[in-house]
Amino acid sequence: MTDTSDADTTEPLLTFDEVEKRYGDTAALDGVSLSVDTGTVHCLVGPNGSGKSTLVRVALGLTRPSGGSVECHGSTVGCGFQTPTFYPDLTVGENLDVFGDITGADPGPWFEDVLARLRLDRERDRLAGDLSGGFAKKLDVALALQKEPRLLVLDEPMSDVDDVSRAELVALLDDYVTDERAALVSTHRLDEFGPVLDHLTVVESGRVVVDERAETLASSALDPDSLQRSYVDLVAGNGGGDGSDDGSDAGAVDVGSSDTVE
Ligand SMILES: Nc1ncnc2c1ncn2[C@@H]1O[C@H](COP(=O)(O)OP(=O)(O)OP(=O)(O)O)[C@@H](O)[C@H]1O
Repeated sequence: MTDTSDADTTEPLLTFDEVEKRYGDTAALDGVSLSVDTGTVHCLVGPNGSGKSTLVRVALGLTRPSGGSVECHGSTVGCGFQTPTFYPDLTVGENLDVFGDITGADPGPWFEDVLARLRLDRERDRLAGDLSGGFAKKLDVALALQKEPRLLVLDEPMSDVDDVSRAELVALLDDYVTDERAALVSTHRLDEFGPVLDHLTVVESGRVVVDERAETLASSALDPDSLQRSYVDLVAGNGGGDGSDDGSDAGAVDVGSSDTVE
């Protein structure tokens, strides 16, 4: 989490400039501009179908935008999607080894601590396909972290995860994001990210309706002291709704030294 006194030393790791993504008549992204800066936990919220997953996929270069530009500034990127993806017929440990080989990750002792904090250290010999939904999600997060990416992109990391582990995930994220790193996290659980939130983007119908750093949130339509409630009120007032998840794939992606999609 950012020390606000360092706010002027941040640099963007990811920028969207007037990004559009159309599926036929549907504008999944409709002129989205934002910047994910170093040292920030950047939360992305919005009702079902508002474009969060599309934004994440475009950010990772998995979906080509219809217009605008996306730049990933010299960052290694780790990502986790709504539906965890790994090899179900391999154990947790084998998955970590295989993904490590694919991405070239060679994590140090810090990663053992990550596994312990996610309580995955005791699951190493378990078949990944036999994991509960919450542990599957946590394995997905671990795989995203394994290469120690500067930019961590997580799509709904809290779904299926129990209360204790959700709190631990938030704490882990807070510890992981340093002045050199950033996290873009799509979530419906704004209340849980509130304590570590540095930047909030709210999307509705593919458009950005709030894009504020935590310290200037009070000037937006949201109440920083009652984030989830005021977010729901905002969205309900605009005719939207909040809800649960659905999803796609997962894993760790190295976007390389610089990735631009235009
Ligand atoms: N591959 C696709 N083909 C057609 N339409 C799509 C496709 N992917 C997304 N959409 C549409 O784009 C819009 C945004 O979808 P997206 O999945 O990005 O929303 P979301 O905010 O992630 O929703 P949720 O919170 O339910 O996961 C929706 O109207 C969706 O139906």
